[in-house]
Amino acid sequence: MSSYENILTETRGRVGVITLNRPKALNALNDATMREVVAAATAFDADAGVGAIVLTGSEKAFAAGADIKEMSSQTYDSMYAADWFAHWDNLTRLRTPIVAAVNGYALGGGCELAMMCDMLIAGPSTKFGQPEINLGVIPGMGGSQRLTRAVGKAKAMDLCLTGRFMGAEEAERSGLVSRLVEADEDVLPTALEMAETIASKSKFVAQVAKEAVNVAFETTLAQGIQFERRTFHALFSTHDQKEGMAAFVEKREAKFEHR
Ligand SMILES: CC(C)(O)CC(=O)SCCNC(=O)CCNC(=O)[C@H](O)C(C)(C)COP(=O)(O)OP(=O)(O)OC[C@H]1O[C@@H](n2cnc3c(N)ncnc32)[C@H](O)[C@@H]1OP(=O)(O)O
Repeated sequence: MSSYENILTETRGRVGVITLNRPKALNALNDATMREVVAAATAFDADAGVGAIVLTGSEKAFAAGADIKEMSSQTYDSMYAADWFAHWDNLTRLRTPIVAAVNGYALGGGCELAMMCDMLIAGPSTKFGQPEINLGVIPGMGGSQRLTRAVGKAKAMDLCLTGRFMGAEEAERSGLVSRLVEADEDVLPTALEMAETIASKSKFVAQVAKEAVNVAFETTLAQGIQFERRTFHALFSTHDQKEGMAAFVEKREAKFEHR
């Protein structure tokens, strides 16, 4: 296990695991923490031996938001000059699928960080929210945009304008959460199992599948369908398409070589 200052990282088989580790501040996301998260995830992304990443926090908090103490003295000039939060978004440009394993508070930047991941697994104690309005600001890390795409205008308006917390069941019903597990202690094992399943596939086909789903958020339906069809055609130039289909016909397990 290698450690940074604010996170822990380890590799379990073909899964890279990043654990937020600022327990005294409920994993509040200061700039240093997010630089470490992006650096660790980028290293996993570049590692041919890693097919999926899990990002998690503690049982009490995935993350209680961006670090308010770090932000409170900022000015418009300093925020603008540093383009605050711009580099945090680099997480969304990685190609390896990322599973967020979420327990406890996922508020403000914590909710936004979970939404930068590709799938969310949550436990019954999880509380999502965009309470920035209570601090005199609005979400600044994509919350008003990604939450709206995930749960629709009605609920996003409700959460961003009242600042109320949304429980795990409501989050699952609303489409924010991929899987709601029965007990908080099942969150990480379920996320790891999901990540291991993804990592057992062809790495680049999983990456292409992620890209195709994400294209749906950026284009018209016709453009998205065209992207999907052409990408589907292109996969017939790969070893893993030949192997995957041959394995089905020969009634055996596929041995993907990620090429
Ligand atoms: C990214 C943007 C632009 O979208 C903006 C944001 O993310 S703004 C932040 C949004 N998040 C919040 O507003 C939540 C703030 N935290 C809370 O409301 C509460 O801490 C709580 C409801 C999550 C938990 O309450 P409780 O159990 O009573 O614990 P506390 O004593 O409040 O907290 C323990 C400890 O953690 C520190 N803490 C908690 N959240 C943050 C935070 N976001 N930033 C910095 N520090 C945080 C809290 O101050 C306590 O530490 P001490 O002061 O005791 O040292």
